[in-house]
Formats: sequence, C-alpha cells, structure tokens
Amino acid sequence: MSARVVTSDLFGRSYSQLDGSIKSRVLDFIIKLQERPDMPGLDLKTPEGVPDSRIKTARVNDFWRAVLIELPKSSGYVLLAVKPHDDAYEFAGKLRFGVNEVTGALEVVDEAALHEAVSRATSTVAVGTPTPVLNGLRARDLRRFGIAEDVAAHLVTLTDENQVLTVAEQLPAGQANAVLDLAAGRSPEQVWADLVEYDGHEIDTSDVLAALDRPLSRLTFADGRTAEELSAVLEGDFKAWRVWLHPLQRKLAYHDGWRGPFRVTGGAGTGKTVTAIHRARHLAQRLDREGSDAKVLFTTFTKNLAQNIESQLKELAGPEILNRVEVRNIDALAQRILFTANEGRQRPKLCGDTDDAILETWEAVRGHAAERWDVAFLQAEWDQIVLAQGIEERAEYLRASRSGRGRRVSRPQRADLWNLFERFTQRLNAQGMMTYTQAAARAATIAQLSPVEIDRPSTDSGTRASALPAYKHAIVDEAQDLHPAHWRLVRALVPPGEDDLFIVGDAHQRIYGKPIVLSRYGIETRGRSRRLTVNYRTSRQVLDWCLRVAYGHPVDDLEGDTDSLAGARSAFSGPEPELRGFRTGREEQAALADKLREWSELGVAWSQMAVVARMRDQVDDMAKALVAAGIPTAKVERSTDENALGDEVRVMTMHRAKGLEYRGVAVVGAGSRELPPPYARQLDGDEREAAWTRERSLLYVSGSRAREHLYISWVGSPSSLLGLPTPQTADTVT
Ligand SMILES: Nc1ncnc2c1ncn2[C@@H]1O[C@H](COP(=O)(O)OP(=O)(O)OP(=O)(O)O)[C@@H](O)[C@H]1O
Repeated sequence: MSARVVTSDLFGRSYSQLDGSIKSRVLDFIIKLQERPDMPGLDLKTPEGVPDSRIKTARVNDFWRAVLIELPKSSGYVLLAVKPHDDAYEFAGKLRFGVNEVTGALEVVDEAALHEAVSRATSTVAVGTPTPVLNGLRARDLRRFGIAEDVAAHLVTLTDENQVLTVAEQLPAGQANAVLDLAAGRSPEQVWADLVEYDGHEIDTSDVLAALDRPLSRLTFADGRTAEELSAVLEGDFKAWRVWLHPLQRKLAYHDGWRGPFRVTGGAGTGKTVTAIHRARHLAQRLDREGSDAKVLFTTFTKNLAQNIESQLKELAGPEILNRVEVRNIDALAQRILFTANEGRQRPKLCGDTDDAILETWEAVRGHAAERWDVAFLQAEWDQIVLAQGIEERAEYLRASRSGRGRRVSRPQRADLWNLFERFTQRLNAQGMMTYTQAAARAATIAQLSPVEIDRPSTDSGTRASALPAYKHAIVDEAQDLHPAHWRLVRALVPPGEDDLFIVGDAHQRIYGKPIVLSRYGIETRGRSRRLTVNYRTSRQVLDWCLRVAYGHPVDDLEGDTDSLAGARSAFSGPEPELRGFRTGREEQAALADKLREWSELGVAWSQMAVVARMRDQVDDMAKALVAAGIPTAKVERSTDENALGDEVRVMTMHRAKGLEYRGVAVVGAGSRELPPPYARQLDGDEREAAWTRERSLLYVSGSRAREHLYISWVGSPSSLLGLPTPQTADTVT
C-alpha cells in the first residue's frame, strides 16, 4: 500500500527552519509515509480535542511530530508542519481546512489567528490618508475571491497598508494574493483572470481531490508523486520557487498552444527567470513525449546569468535536462556558429564596441571620408543600421530604412559612409579583430542562409546544422539587452511555429542594449504578452525605493508601446532603505564597514552582502578599504565564479550585479560626480538621453538586488538619479 504525499507551503516554511539532522529524519518519515502509511511506528492519529478527524499527527522521532491532513479514502496525506510534540498538538487543534465554496480552492486556515489579525488591524489607528487601501472596492468584490463575508467587510474599510498586510498574512494563500493584488491597484477582473481561472464547473465542496488540482490550490500545495521527487524538492535548502508558483507564473510556464512568440515582462524580482526555467522544463518534457530530436535553446545576454540559469535548471529537473535544453549566452552562441563556419581559418579576437582598439580604428579610417564624421555617429550608424539589419552590400545600405536615426543623410553621404564602413571592417580584418555585435550579425546571416528542418536529422543543410542542433523552441531571458542582430539570430535558429519563442525581459533593467521593436525582426508578440507584478525578492520598502528611481520614466515594451511598473507589489516588509551623504571618501568607507558589521550582527552572512559601485576603480578602492577594516571581502570580477567564494562580502560593479540577489546591498559612490559618470554628462541630445536612461537603469538594477537591507551612500552631493528632493551633502539619514 502506498500513499500520495502532498506538501504545503506552511510545511515548507516549518521545514526550512529545521537543522540538517532533523531534515533528514523528516525525509525518512515522508518516504515511510509514502511507502508504508499503515506502519505502526508512524503513530498516525487525530489528537484528542481536534474536532476534524481528517487532521492527524504522526511521529517523526521522540521529539518531533508532523501535522497532516488525511485525503479521502486514506489515499494520501497533505503535510502541514513539523513541530516539537506539544506545539504540533496545539497547532493541529487550531486548524480548519476545506474547499472554498466560491473559488474551489483547498484552504487551510488558523481561524483564531485570522480573527485576531482582523481585530488588531481594525483597532489600530491608521497613519496616513483616510482613504481605504482597497479604494472603490466593496465587500462583494472580495467575496468573489472566496474571502469570508465578515473579513471582507473589515478589509474594505482599512486605510493603512500595514493593516491590510496584517490580515492578508493570515488568509489562505489564494485569498491573500487576491487582496494584495487589489491593494496594488489591479482591477478585480485582472486579478480574477490571473489567479482563479474558474473552470465553469459547479463546486463540490466535499471533493477535496478535485480541489487539490485547481490552480489556486497549487499556490499552496505541491504533489510529490515519487519519493525521489519529494526528496528533490526538500533536500538542501528548501527552494519555494521550485514548487509553489504564482498561478500566473504557472499558467505561462505550462501553457501549450500559443500560435507564435510569447512575451513576459515584469519588474526586477517578479519571478520572470523562475517562470522561464519552469517553461524550459515543460517544453523539454513535451519534446520527450513527442519523441522529437529537437532541443530547447535557453539564451540570455550575460555569461554569468547563463551559468546561474543552467544550475537552477539542474536543480529543478536534474542534470539530464541539459540533454534537451541548451543554455548558452547569446554571444557564445553566435561565436560557435561563426567559428564553425570559419573552420580552418584563424579565429578573430573579439572586442567590445568601446574598446580602445576599436575606437582607434574608427579614428584611423574616418580621415578617408569626404566628410568629417563624428566617431559616435559612425559607431551608432554602423551598429543600429548596418549590423541591425544585417547589411553586407553597398546597394543594400543605399536603400536601407534609417528610421529612428534622427539626422538625415543624403545618397552621396550614404555612399561616403559605406566607403568608411568597408575600410573599417577591412582594417579590423587585417588586424584579426571583430566586434561582438559584428560577430552576432555575421552569425545571424550564416544561420539565415542555412536553415535546418526540425526532426530531420540531416547534415546537408549547411554550416549551421553542423554547428548546432535543431531547436524547436527558444527561451530568451534579459530580452531587453539583446541587439537586433541577436534577434535575427534567434529567429533564424528557431523556425516560426507553435510556442516557438518565450521572451522574458524588463526594459527598466536595460543596461546594454537600445529600445527595439521585435516585430521588425520577424518576432510578432502583439496580443501574446503578460506582465508579472508580485515581487518575490524585495521587501515593500526596497521595492518602493526602486519604483521611486524608475518613477516617471516609462520605458518601451519591446513592441513600440510603453511599459511601466504599475501594480508592482511585495508581500513582505523590511527596514527602510538608508541614504547617507559624506564629506570625504574615508568617512564613506568607514561608515560602510560599520554598516556591514551591523548587518552581520543582525545575522546576515557576509556572503549575503554585496557592495556595488558604478566604476571599476571605485570597486577596487572600496574592496581595499573593507579589507583594511577587517571585513572578509571578495571582489567579483567578470569571470569570478561566485560559488567558489567563501563567506565574504561581494564587491562588484553595477553591471556585474545584474541578475544576482543578496540579503543586504550597499550602493556606494552614488554622488553627482560619479553617477552618471563624466562621459555621460558630456553628451548631448539623443545620445545623452539614452546614456542617462541606461544609468538610471543601472541604479534600479543595483538597488533591486536587495532582499531586505538597502544602503546608499555618496560623497559630496547625491546623484540626481536618486531623485532626492533637495541636495544633501552632510551626513544625512533618511
Ligand atoms: N513562485 C515563487 N515562489 C517563491 N519564490 C519565488 C517564486 N518566483 C520567484 N521567486 C524568487 O524570487 C526571486 C526573484 O526571482 P527571479 O530571479 O525569477 O526574478 P526576475 O523577475 O527574473 O528578476 P530580475 O529581473 O531582477 O533578474 C528569486 O529569489 C526567486 O527564487
């Protein structure tokens, strides 16, 4: 006799607080429960005084007890908690569980705690405006989400966000999510569509098994069909993202049948990468079932993030997943195609657009033109027109669309420019050099010229086939930073078809690329996109700070429309971010060391703290100062493997911080002289606008790495990007 074992988020929370030896006992216990639930040693029973006979306790060892719900016909159990003996009995006595008559979700609630939270919230005097947080909503709007009448009636009167949170914390997860989404300003219709996905059937409140399968229940409960699956979920640090997705995350990750590319946006920390990782697993499993030879391509902009994604994917689905899903940063992908095509010839040295050698080459060739072109203009024209459109012939350039380039250029001027571009590339060639974007553009053209048909194992389809497997699906993370040449490459590698591309990005975090319109590159997502709004990473206070930095600066949505961070919300609270100005660098360094020690005393591990600065020399100086102050410190360079570092504070540039997260983040050197750096302050017109937007995004990316503690400091006057009301120069705390 074997039993189904379902874990709940309540269980996840109590399990993650246990120490290692108890965790392994709990795993043994779960396996026994699954394999031999009738084993006498488990001592499964309903404790005396517990009114619902389906609520049970079971023995883990002499001291620890599990609290469970028995599923119908003894078919299995829902694990709710592991607690010391007496606490477990007390907890079991307080619980109510059942199927919500409105939403059909299976819910577990501690009603006494809920009513206490309601009376606490309604008895505290609200600070702030007297307008209700759920302004414009009535109790019946909340009833739609299965919230009990009396609780709903109180909730709509609350005028302080903290009061609403106090109540939401005690509600079952589905109801709590609805309240928080509504408080963030989303309409009941939007929340309903994302959360509930009502299937139109009458709800049978006695059918616990049907309830367990509803999307809203899966916000709280996760099935482990086999002992291995359960162990994988529970072993090591408990990672909630592997199991409990928001219904919208789940809906997007596990959807079948989009007739083309799908786009997911959302602010920093809203679980976009997590959704993309689940999607990769889903598509891989689908290809397995179809018996296809094709693969899923998972690409992103930076190499470090590609590595993180690969390890998260292995964590979710085991190492075999990599036989189906290929994770590679986009430039590495381009180079692989290019180098295979150039086999036998010497590999070019790849350079960044602003490397000295590249700038010197522009300088060297521009004297040969009829007109005195500015290097910045030449670079932008080459990047945004020639490479973006994959232009390789003079005639193509002469008739190319230059929309979005501002300055008009006549036909003779185009001819003059093309001569320059030819000279530039010949010179780079002669020196054995190539830019990364040039390599991507070339690779895209190679891939476009030799498409591969999925599931036809052929070697006769040109260079691309021998370089790469046939991809049926691609997942693109950090989409905001990809260059048009990258998009042409992705489009060429994955033929148009059902569920072909899953594109994830946040234009507020664009720190490399430029705004683009995907449809120009054969990627049409109009009508197929969603935005995630629940922030899983940062506290409300950190999120508010991030929104202030980005506030009033709407960005593009990759389809020519604007995107904003409206409706973003976080479900937990933390300390207010601290902003401090100093007179000297020494004072700033000393205060930083004190701040890190303070976090350490609060129990934050050194390795869970990051110090972030705009420029590399600031990073070097800060790292030196911290070492001198006796703080365990490690610099994180471009190629540093963070997993190989010890329990040390990480010091890095803002660019390097992309995609990472820490319990405490200090953004230092945020003064008006450093942020934006001098080069950006000297630009004019569109170039200046673009550079300042990128700098604001860098600040947003940096601050949004913090889960709980955010500290920002500067010397002299603060950067205007911080959006502080008045210049603050002295030692100021807000
Ligand atoms: N459903 C979930 N349950 C619990 N934690 C989650 C969930 N989804 C995401 N997280 C956690 O939230 C954090 C942010 O997730 P993720 O990196 O996917 O966000 P993101 O939107 O890609 O962020 P960014 O744009 O800043 O890189 C991670 O710690 C992740 O594990």
